[in-house]
Amino acid sequence: MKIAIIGTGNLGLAIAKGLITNNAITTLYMTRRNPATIESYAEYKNVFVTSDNLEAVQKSDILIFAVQPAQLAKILHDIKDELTDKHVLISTITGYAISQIEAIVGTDQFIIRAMPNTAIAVGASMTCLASNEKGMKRIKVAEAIFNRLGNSLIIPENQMQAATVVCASGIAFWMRLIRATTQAAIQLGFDAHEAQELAMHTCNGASKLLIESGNHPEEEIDRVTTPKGCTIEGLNEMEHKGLSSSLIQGMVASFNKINVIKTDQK
Ligand SMILES: NC(=O)C1=CN([C@@H]2O[C@H](COP(=O)(O)OP(=O)(O)OC[C@H]3O[C@@H](n4cnc5c(N)ncnc54)[C@H](O)[C@@H]3O)[C@@H](O)[C@H]2O)C=CC1
Ligand SMILES: O=C(O)[C@@H]1CCC=N1
Repeated sequence: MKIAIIGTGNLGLAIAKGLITNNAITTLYMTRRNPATIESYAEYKNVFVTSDNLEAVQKSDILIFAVQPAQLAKILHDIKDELTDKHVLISTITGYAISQIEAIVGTDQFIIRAMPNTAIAVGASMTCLASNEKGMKRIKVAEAIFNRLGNSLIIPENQMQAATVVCASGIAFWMRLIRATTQAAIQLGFDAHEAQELAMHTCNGASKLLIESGNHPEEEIDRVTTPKGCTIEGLNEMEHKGLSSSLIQGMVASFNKINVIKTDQK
């Protein structure tokens, strides 16, 4: 596949790493305003680093846009005359509706919104996908790319805002939980390195248990909470201090912030 990443910042670079390490490209164009910082990627075979979005569009079929929301409109205006029927436009931009993209490039384009997360760098992104009517004909192509780099789910576009919080921001939320459990492990006597190993692999195990069993988390919790034991003591104390409630409220705050981001684009 001939892929271009338009805007290779934090997310774009994570996507590039995933594509390169999984041999998922025929050619890969990585664009950025100041490409010097990602110049080293040009050493990979068939990878090209440039600030020239037009060249990247002309030489590629799949265009993955990963610029900040306020930067997308100008880029779409700049490249729209280069778009042909070979192009599939994949936007990862938060809060940027398909209708806004269509308003610039027209409805007669394959347009897909994708919401991956930075775990795409290690082939473990949970990516949600939605498309315009024409884009339905190419959604399998997007699915194939993102399934190679983790898991994907096709959703209606009106769930994209929620998917952004749960999956994309979700990486940061889980990182903070891992950091907090690491800090607790240090306080309980492990050195920092060991503490993080214990926290990361326990988190990995919890997630793997659910993925492989299909069980509800409470079912697995019931297996750990020995009556009158230490686990239920700790869990109840966490809930008294608002663990679930603060997570839910934080995620709702993230969701609401996207409405502000959308307003800023108008
Ligand atoms: N960072 C994340 O984990 C996720 C980000 N997103 C979305 O992805 C987009 C990018 O986010 P980040 O990577 O965090 O931002 P970022 O600021 O790290 O990356 C944006 C990149 O675009 C480049 N850029 C700006 N104007 C350009 C132009 N005219 N031509 C080429 N490149 C240009 C910048 O140089 C920068 O490297 C945002 O819309 C965000 O909502 C979506 C899911 C996850
Ligand atoms: O924080 C943000 O706005 C972007 C979208 C999801 C992850 N990063």
